[in-house]
Amino acid sequence: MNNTFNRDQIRQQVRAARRALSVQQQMMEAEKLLVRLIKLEKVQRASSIAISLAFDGEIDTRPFINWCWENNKQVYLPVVDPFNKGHLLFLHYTVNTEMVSNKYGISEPKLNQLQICPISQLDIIFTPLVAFDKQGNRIGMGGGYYDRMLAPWFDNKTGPYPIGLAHDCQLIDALPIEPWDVPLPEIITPSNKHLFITKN
Ligand SMILES: Nc1nc2c(c(=O)[nH]1)N(C=O)[C@@H](CNc1ccc(C(=O)N[C@@H](CCC(=O)O)C(=O)O)cc1)CN2
Ligand SMILES: Nc1ncnc2c1ncn2[C@@H]1O[C@H](COP(=O)(O)OP(=O)(O)OP(=O)(O)O)[C@@H](O)[C@H]1O
Repeated sequence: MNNTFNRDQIRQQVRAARRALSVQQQMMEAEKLLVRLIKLEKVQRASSIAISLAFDGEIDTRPFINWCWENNKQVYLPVVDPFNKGHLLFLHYTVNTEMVSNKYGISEPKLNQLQICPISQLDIIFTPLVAFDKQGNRIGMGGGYYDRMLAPWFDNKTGPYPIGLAHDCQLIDALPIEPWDVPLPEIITPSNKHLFITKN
């Protein structure tokens, strides 16, 4: 795939490719991802980790979430903010968390003020994406949620460290980028750790 495709065409093609992975492939990929993630020094040092639950063929984060729970890491999931359009909240996630389906059909913790974690208190934000390129550029589902949330990190490198998670088939040569896109410093796939020098 090359940059003669526009963003929506790339989204469509990559979403179809990841949805085409078999249940067996998804399970193997998730285990390989787990092995990579638990070796990361940033993960070993982290106490609060934001991550999302897979949907639409995304790589399964469940094995890693279970590892986090077993290793005393606090896990937070994104919740689409009903009061602030285009923004996410991060809510504490445990085995006992009551879950609801959001407007996109993604399972998320039921909104509860007491369970909200300020973004500044997270150590790592594992960032979902639809496609990424060899420069660390990413595009997501089209809501701009992660670009908005990561803008302060891009501007002054404050706040949680973002790490992209993806299947290998989500890597494309070059993405057409927009001014608001936040490139990621690191993206982990089952076969690779991609590191990027972020420029701004
Ligand atoms: N697992 C996971 N959770 C996540 C995200 C994600 O990318 N992955 N998000 C990352 O931002 C947020 C949700 N963003 C989303 C944005 C658009 C669509 C979506 O399906 N859009 C439809 C059309 C719009 C509509 O139905 O209103 C589509 O593209 O087909 C889904 C999620 C928060 N939670
Ligand atoms: N920092 C920002 N401030 C305001 N609007 C933004 C910001 N970032 C993105 N947007 C808006 O969000 C919309 C969607 O952006 P885009 O298509 O790049 O989302 P995406 O990268 O696919 O989604 P996500 O970031 O949730 O994974 C665009 O119209 C864009 O103008």
